[in-house]
Amino acid sequence: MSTEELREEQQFVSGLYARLDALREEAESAVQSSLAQVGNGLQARLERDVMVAEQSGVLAALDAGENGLCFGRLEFQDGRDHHIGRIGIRASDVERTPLVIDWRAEVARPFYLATGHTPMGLRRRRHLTTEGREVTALHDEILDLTDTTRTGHEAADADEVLLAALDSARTGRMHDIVQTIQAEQDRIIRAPHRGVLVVEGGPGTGKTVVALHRAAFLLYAHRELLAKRAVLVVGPNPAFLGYIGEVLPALGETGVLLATLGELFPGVTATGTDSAAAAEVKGRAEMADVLARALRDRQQLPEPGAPLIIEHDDGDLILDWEIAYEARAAAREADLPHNLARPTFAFHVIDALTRQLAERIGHDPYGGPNFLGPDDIAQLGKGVAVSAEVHAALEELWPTLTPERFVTDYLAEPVHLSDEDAALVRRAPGAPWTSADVPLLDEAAELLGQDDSAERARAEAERQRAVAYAQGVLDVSYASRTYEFEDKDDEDAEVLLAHDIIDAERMAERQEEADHRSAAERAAADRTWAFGHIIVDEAQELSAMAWRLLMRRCPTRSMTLVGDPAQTAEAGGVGSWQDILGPYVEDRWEYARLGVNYRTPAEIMDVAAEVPRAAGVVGFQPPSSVRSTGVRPWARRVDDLAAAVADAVALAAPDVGRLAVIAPRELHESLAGKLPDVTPGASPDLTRPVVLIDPRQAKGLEFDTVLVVEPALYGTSDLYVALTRATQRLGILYAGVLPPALSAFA
Ligand SMILES: Nc1ncnc2c1ncn2[C@@H]1O[C@H](COP(=O)(O)OP(=O)(O)OP(=O)(O)O)[C@@H](O)[C@H]1O
Repeated sequence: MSTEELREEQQFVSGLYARLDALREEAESAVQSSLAQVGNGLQARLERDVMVAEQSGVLAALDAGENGLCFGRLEFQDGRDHHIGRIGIRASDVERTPLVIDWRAEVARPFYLATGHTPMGLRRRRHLTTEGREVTALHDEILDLTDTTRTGHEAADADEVLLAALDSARTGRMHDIVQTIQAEQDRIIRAPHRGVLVVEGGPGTGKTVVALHRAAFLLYAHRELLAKRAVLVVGPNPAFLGYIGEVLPALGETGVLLATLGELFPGVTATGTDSAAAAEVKGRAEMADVLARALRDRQQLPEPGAPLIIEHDDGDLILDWEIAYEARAAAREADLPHNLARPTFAFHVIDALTRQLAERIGHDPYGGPNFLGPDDIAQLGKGVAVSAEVHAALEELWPTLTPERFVTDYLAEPVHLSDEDAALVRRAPGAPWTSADVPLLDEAAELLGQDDSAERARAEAERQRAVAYAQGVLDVSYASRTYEFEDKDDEDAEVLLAHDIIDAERMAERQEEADHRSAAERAAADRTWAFGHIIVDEAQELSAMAWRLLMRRCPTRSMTLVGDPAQTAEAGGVGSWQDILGPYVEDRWEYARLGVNYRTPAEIMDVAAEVPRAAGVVGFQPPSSVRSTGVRPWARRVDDLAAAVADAVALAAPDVGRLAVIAPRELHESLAGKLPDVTPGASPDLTRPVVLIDPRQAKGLEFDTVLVVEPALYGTSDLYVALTRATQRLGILYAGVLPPALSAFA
């Protein structure tokens, strides 16, 4: 092994870290001095906020570069030589020479794609392994087969770096894979397709991690747009979001909102749970129509012959079926959401009641024309319009509704459903919201509409004011430019003025951004926010109603959907991708498949694959495991389940890494009593050495060792999920029977 090569790389990497430190210091002091700037004027605040926001972003990216700053090197046949890293860094020289290239840059692609067969111009590819700031190993691959020079670091097995990553102990948090992205994954991460991309693959094929890297890539390639519009990542449960939460920050990416479906209606926290059958009914596509019909039911008429009698200072008003019918027809004709159509309804009713009053008061008993002139009638109309009694009547016939109130009322009395379905979803007012309610609330919000015209007018006036001010700032900056620049008369002057690079609108926008929260925070609080890109993990689980919600959040339909139909647990999950996507994008979506399992060793995958196979899951194709450990899974029948689990945990609990006991919820209490330090519940702490979770919570997660308890109590997909969570060892403990698919163990 050539220590000289290692020494040289160490020298280079040390220099790189020195540059990183210097850049960090610069950014930090820029933030500090901007924050320290005083001055209350709008201009001072504007400049300070823009500066702080920019430098804070730079700082976050630089911080993210600390771990594994540089992990690769590409030597091209034409003599080009680039180091590849987590972020791009330039030297401080005048040319600002690139020292290390961001892994997402086009020039870095051969690092992931080149093979001996297609070297993409490469002579040699080097993997640098680092611990902290120290280079500990090099692995070289010679891609130009005619090249006979050797470094002494040529790997006997080119997959050594990958296998080392896969074998490493788990921490309870997902890590990025920039150092070992595989070619099939790279193609998905950088797919040029801007619309809907569906990524399918079995357990452990990297769907989640690839989707997150795609988000990072898109944020890099389309930063202008995406950083402003934010990226939404939807995951199945809070534990999963906690598990993946560090991947994007580790890649220097902010501007991403991680949420479960239950969190996507601002102001509502879904803490309740539905039965599987109730969730299935709530998720059906027909619920959109059912809610629309239920809302029309709320637009009522008095019974014919039984008008509403409204007390009024100038005499009782009679609001009968005809008046209400005409008003309702006019309001419905406007084809506006319910709350926005209400003024039309109110206008027609008030108009009719005013005419009624005028006819009565100004009536000429001798048959002559009405005594009242237009001014008198207008005066009467005003009286009617401000009458609290009239408003109460309008509210009775065409109530102003919030989504919460409408859905609460609906679920208390579910109409337009079969008796059986209605019984499933019926719920007393005041019961907590569930995840399956969130798409109903969103649908209701669409049907109801929100009268935000006053709010919008205010916002527009504010924007105009900010644009005008920003223009003023730019004019001042232009007028005060130094003569030196003017004298130069050099169109390509190196130093640009604010005027050259920013216009007033953009500057005002920036101020708006800096003044308020980050795009992700604003998006989280805004139901009508249009995200720049949406990533959906475990996409196979979402109901038709959930898809309606997500599509509303992404009018551009720029989405990455990852899932595995064989892992579908929810009865409401939609069958085929075409069924899901057809209504929104017809057939304009792309499909990619990942076929290699990077998590589960072959020994475990063989056992797990029997489960969908035995259940006859249509189209089931197990992924092929990239490694085998030689350790066979085991199963044991025991009498005292809790004691046996505790013993097995004590025996298997690793010094490093994580162990999960996956057990049906009803067994948690008895098991937790014997497992010290576990925190079961809705949000288990996955960074503990031992974790107790139920099969649903296990979705998307992984552990070094997994103990599956009482597998006969699981449904097919839950069992398949549970059995495919281990990266090293799998044990099964049961007191009852084994499910038929695992009968080989009996
Ligand atoms: N190229 C890679 N290099 C290193 N590790 C990888 C690579 N690809 C995937 N992995 C690892 O494999 C494991 C499984 O990945 P991931 O969780 O994304 O799979 P998945 O397809 O979403 O699985 P599931 O459907 O079972 O939830 C993770 O630990 C991930 O980091």
